[in-house]
Amino acid sequence: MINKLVEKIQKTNAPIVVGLDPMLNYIPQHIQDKAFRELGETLEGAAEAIWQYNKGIVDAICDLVPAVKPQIAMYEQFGIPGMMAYKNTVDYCKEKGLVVIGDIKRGDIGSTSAAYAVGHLGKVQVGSKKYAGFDEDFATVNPYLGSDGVKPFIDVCKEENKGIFVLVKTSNPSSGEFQDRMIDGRPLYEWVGEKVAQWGEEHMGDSYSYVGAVVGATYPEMGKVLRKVMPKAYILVPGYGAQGGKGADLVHFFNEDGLGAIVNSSRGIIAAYKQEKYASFGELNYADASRQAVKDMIEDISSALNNR
Ligand SMILES: O=c1ccn([C@@H]2O[C@H](COP(=O)(O)O)[C@@H](O)[C@H]2O)c(=O)[nH]1
Repeated sequence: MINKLVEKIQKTNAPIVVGLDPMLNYIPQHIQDKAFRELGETLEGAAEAIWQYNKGIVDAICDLVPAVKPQIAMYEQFGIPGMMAYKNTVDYCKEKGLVVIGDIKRGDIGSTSAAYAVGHLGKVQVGSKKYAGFDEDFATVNPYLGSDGVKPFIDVCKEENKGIFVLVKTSNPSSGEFQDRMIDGRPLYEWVGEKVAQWGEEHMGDSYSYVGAVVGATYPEMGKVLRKVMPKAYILVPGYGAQGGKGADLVHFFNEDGLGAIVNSSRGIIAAYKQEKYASFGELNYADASRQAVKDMIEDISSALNNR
């Protein structure tokens, strides 16, 4: 799957992933009204609204980008109907040829991680048959329980040709509270990055590993260091747009070959029509606003990379 991701990035010339993080208050009124008319102001109605909203966005951007990253929390808040909307979204994006990164941030003791890995990336044995669960292409993994929490994911990836992005340095303001703590002269995130590089060397695609890393766009200096620590790891970079990251901050997340990083924007794309810059599209044309926001993001990152 890492090979497919790299190929799609090269083909689209867009190291960009659109985050599908729907919140009801981003969803245009006409979509909410229709869903609530059909299913009532219920969890089912809300889930239908987020699914229709996602579909509009995916149709509008699927030829421009290689990948999407649905954030499972946004769906989970609507209970079982929300999880159905998550699964519909994953399947629809795959049908459209997009690589799907499930932002699930799982990681537990080994046996529990194994179940998460099977549920999201693998197949579960039921009697004589095997069934895929959510079946994303990649998942995000929290490594802070240690190797035995990560290894089951790697094993499933190897078997199923999938991949993971391991949280190394997250984009949020308080990520330094623990992740930047110095241990034997080096910050904890560097130790984790080194471990990701080690796991990666043992689990390679053609040019990059299927064990990638998450490093926030909001910490460009750390991104520069971590790029060197993990030369073969693809870096998933959240924090662009709504969290303040800009193209110019991101050049050092990429390798000299122009590859090695994929930048996420969620709210900045899916709720673009709410920004003054794209307001002229109007609520009805929310998906066209998202398409324009993707084009602007591609331009911002390409020009930063061309000028480095
Ligand atoms: O360090 C991290 C890890 C994950 N995320 C996730 O990415 C998106 C960002 O959304 P924006 O609207 O573009 O800010 C969201 O799903 C986060 O959970 C992150 O931001 N930082």
